Amino acid sequence: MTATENHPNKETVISIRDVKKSFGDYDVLRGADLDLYRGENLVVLGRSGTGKSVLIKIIAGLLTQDSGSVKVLGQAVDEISGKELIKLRLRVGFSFQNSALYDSMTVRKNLEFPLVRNQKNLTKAEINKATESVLDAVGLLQTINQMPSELSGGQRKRIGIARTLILQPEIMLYDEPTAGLDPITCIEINNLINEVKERYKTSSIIITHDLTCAKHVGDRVAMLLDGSFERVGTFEEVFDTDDERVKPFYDYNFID
Ligand SMILES: Nc1ncnc2c1ncn2[C@@H]1O[C@H](COP(=O)(O)OP(=O)(O)OP(=O)(O)O)[C@@H](O)[C@H]1O
Repeated sequence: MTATENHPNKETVISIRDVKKSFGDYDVLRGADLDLYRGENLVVLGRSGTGKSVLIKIIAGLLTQDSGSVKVLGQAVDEISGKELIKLRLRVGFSFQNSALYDSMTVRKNLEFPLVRNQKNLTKAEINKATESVLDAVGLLQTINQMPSELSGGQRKRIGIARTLILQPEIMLYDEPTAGLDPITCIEINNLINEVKERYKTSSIIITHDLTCAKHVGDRVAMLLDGSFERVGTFEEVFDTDDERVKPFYDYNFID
């Protein structure tokens, strides 16, 4: 059960090798290795402050590692810049924890915004079609003319995911998609993450503390422990251990 086992039939879309990242004296990532395969949902677990967000920011090119390599869709993220990095970022959708919607814009305008900014030659009809299609995919077509303040937390999450999907990314990075939601809304978001994978054929990394989410959406689970991915495999494989750094996660979520 390693982070980078060879799977001859699987295409690697993100490859992380021996990545190190420190802030001052704090060594956050200490030689992290991980692969994301095409078409899979990979859940990343780990205690608060272990570097999960740092890792996805490095993948998205928002932070740079101190050493090691990060390849996304075959490109070394820290070796490209300018237009190439912008192009690559369009192929990687980043669904932020707080949904990051523009409060002064309707749902329609929120969705149109990334599309119009990144694809200059679209007609009004094409923009409308893309907006309506992605809203339909997240089950919220009826909210198209509403303001974000009129939506529930779960609906805002869905719109945030729709806004990321509208650019049709090949890879989705979800940062704590179910944080702060009630259990039933969590289940709906988990179902949506699985539906997105089927409908848009995305490959995804999902950062979460929610083990029900991990179990429901994760084809594989990777646990970040002391700066590296020591446990990677199916949900059952990862938690089949007496490791005291791992067991409490499971016990807290499933045993009262
Ligand atoms: N830009 C930065 N400058 C300095 N320190 C940072 C920076 N970004 C992250 N850190 C530190 O790196 C560590 C890892 O942070 P990170 O946000 O990746 O944790 P996390 O695993 O995502 O935690 P959580 O589950 O609570 O979201 C933390 O100690 C944080 O303070």
